[in-house]
Amino acid sequence: MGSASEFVVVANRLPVDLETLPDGSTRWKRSPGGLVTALEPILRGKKGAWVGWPGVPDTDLGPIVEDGIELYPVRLSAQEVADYYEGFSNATLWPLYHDVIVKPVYDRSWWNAYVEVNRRFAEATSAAAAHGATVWIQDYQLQLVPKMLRMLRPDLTIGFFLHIPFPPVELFMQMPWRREIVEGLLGADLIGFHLPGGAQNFLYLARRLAGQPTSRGNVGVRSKLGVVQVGFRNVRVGAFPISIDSGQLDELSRKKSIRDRAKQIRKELGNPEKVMLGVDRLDYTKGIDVRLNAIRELLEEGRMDPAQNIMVQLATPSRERVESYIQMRGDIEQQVGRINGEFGQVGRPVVHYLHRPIPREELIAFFVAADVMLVTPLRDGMNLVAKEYVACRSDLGGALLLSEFTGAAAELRQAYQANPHDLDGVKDEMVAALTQDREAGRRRMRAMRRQVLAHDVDRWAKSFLNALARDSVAGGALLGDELKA
Ligand SMILES: Nc1ncnc2c1ncn2[C@@H]1O[C@H](COP(=O)(O)OP(=O)(O)O)[C@@H](O)[C@H]1O
Ligand SMILES: O=P(O)(O)OC[C@H]1O[C@H](O[C@H]2O[C@H](CO)[C@@H](O)[C@H](O)[C@H]2O)[C@H](O)[C@@H](O)[C@@H]1O
Repeated sequence: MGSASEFVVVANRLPVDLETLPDGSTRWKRSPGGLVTALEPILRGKKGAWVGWPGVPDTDLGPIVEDGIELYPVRLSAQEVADYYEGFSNATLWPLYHDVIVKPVYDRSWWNAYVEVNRRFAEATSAAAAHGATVWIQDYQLQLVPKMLRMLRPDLTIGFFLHIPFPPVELFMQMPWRREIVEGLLGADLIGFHLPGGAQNFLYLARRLAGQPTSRGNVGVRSKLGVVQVGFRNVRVGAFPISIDSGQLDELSRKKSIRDRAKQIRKELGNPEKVMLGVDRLDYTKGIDVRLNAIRELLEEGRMDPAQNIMVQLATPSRERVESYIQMRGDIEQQVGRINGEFGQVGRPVVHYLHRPIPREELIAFFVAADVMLVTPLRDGMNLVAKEYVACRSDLGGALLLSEFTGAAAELRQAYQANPHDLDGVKDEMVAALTQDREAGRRRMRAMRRQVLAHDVDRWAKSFLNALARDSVAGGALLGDELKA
């Protein structure tokens, strides 16, 4: 293990989760979600350190090296997992930042745990970072860390990136601890969002909240487009749409073994005319119910032939002890059962549903096998699955049905875009994608691939880190630059 690191990523989760096997032994497995998908290749390339939680409570681990990355595990007790992770992060912040699709719960004891755990992350990061190091803090679980870390270590350069949408002021104002969160974020030198809209929402809030007098006196915040002045410091705010390792996926998807597996998958599904695919964490924001409702209504209306149109839903288990997730899982599984009960045949279900993570190469084979990729979130910061599908279609085949309410919709303009709240609209776009003209489909896919292959995760990280390294940026220069490129 080396000494303190020059570059440190801080995220709620480490890129790997510690898994306990039935015989009591343990092993590391890849953590779920797009944050890890995006950041893992960056860290491996930069030989930095990663501070995070190993995914299981009450685990004491010293620093370890895994796959070339130095990992600094942060211990969380079972109570902290319940209050900070399942409670404040995923039953308060997550629904509030995703358009209150379910009602956020505001609970002071959860907030207290959030403050305490953020402090522990700040201390662990302070111990891992070399003098003058660059620290990149990730996501909504750690919004207080920038300010806490700055107080511990004024020598550091601190970046923060939010992977989920930042809500409009009308929603954010519900938060009882709204000022503390805004001030926490303003401890960073650069705050990044996926889209200009999120950056603008934050700038508006910073003006409205952080400039007001606090119990400790006025913090002296002034903001102009793209820059917030906090005392003598400039905090820059910008849009940096995240992406994937497009080149690697493109390459893997061309492998003979994967193309053969894709053909075999279609055969195992009974060689239907069309295969539709959904790939998500099992989360209510992902709109899995929207696509299932659309399919059921199209079947009922006779606009979709159940013998020739098959759907596969691959759903990674997620946040399984949070009430809204438990309820949603029941609803989705009921919907799947209802469609198969009404329209399936023995040995020929219409919807194939797997509730488990799928190995990477198998997932790529599914992308290659699918005629229509169904991405229908009610709200999603980016949605990397949409970009992964495009990166895997070097054959220019396939079609992408994409919710307008994803960050990815700003870049993938040639997808079949739909408003997930307008079920008739979703059904029409689904039919259009299923029946698209081959040449028109290839043109759409070619244009989307140009975007995804040019704007990969490496470019995302470089654009953020280069901006972070720059001393000052003219006001407004960061808002939406990446989207214009
Ligand atoms: N069932 C699954 N098996 C394996 N990987 C999955 C599965 N579902 C989603 N993933 C992966 O998890 C990541 C999800 O990222 P993203 O779409 O941005 O959403 P989120 O981070 O909210 O889960 C992608 O890299 C995707 O390939
Ligand atoms: O750690 P979990 O609670 O299991 O959740 C997994 C991750 O989900 C979220 O991902 C987001 O980041 C993606 C990459 O930027 C983005 O494409 C997607 O729209 C977001 O939902 C969450 O933000 C991460 O912190 C979690 O690790």
